[in-house]
Amino acid sequence: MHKFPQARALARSLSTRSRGLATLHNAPPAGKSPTGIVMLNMGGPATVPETNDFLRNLFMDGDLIPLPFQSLIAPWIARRRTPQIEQQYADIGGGSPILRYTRLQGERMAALLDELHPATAPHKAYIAFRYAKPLTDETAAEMKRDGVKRAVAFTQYPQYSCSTTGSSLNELWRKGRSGALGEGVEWSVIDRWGTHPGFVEAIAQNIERALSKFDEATRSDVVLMFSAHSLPMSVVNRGDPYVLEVSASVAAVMDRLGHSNPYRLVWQSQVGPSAWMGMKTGEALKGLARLGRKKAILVPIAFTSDHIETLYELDLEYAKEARELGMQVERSDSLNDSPVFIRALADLAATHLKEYSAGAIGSTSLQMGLRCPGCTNATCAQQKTWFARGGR
Ligand SMILES: C=CC1=C(C)c2cc3[nH]c(cc4nc(cc5[nH]c(cc1n2)c(C)c5CCC(=O)O)C(CCC(=O)O)=C4C)c(C)c3C=C
Ligand code: FES
Ligand SMILES: [Fe+2]
Repeated sequence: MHKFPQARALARSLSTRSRGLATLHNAPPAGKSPTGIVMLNMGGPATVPETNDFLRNLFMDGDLIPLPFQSLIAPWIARRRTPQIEQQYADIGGGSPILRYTRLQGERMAALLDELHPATAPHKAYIAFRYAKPLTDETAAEMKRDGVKRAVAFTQYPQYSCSTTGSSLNELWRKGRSGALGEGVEWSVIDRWGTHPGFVEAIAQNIERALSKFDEATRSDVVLMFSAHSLPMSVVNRGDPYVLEVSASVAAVMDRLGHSNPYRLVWQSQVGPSAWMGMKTGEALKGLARLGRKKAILVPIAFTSDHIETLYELDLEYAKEARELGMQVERSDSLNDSPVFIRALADLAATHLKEYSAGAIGSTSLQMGLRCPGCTNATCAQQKTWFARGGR
């Protein structure tokens, strides 16, 4: 069993140093309102009948899919797509597990955080999904009721894309500036963490578990196929950082594994007729079979819990097709309830809170301050300015 000593050491030093900080920075009194750790993600339909609402919210999001006459066209596209996607959710057990896993991750992270960084305790995890319940409005009302005055927007996408984390931050900015989140809340942002040692360790351990299913004599021939949700080339070509950041995650995981196997990064879930980032995961598997490379592991690298892309696309479609081609294909587990991963979330939040309290970092990262060179979306500019001022 591998540990991630760097993160451990950091966490230990945080818990001791933060006690010092608490005295320096006025430890807040008992009974105070919680520090809100707001977990941002897209969400998914928890039950099959919620699929249409989820798709309508998704196609209504101009930061993800800009459409002419969006409010008219989006419900129509969503309705047309609903039966097929409903069937996929039915096939994976009747809904998306993302809410269940995010709740579990959030609760365990908040408990660890109380130990790692008592100066900002108590911590409470809130969930703000972009396209499914709990939506940002509901979360905002809950935070207001709890009297939250200090909040961290913590993206649950490891790698930054303006179509994912950017869209969630734009939504949070709209609610924040309208006062829906309460007055005088001090905000900061954890915007990306795709090379955090704990995240890398959790992915590496899951790969090692999948590798152990292969015959030991030929194990080093198994091809690791890292698979991430693709992006339209229009998004890549305006300078979106996602492709670079997913690549950095893959490089970090391969370093941690000591380059024990050959690997590729491939892209899945392309939708519609426009050009998307490739090579496509399904085609890559067929290509491996053609080249006589018959053993592979599919590794989800850009999402932290199971969803239709792992449970349906990877497990039911691609892995099945590959087996028909005579391949042995396994999938490494999603992070889901991995304790190593949950500790990494707590470490990320503790480090952020500590460095922010000490004035060592601002409310957003330097990287978040830079808009895509091709960005023409005015909301991105306003959102970045608002968060850079701590949500004021
Ligand atoms: C990091 C992950 C994701 C990126 C980047 C991303 C970009 C992106 N997606 C679409 C269009 C759709 N995505 C859909 C579903 C979906 N997307 C992600 C993740 C990322 N998307 C997930 C995890 C899911 C599925 C949720 C689940 O529970 O499984 C859909 C809906 C499904 C469908 O109709 O096929 C669409 C549409 C675009 C256009 C885009 C970048 C601009
Ligand atoms: S699209 Fe990337 S900053 Fe606006
Ligand atoms: Fe998507």
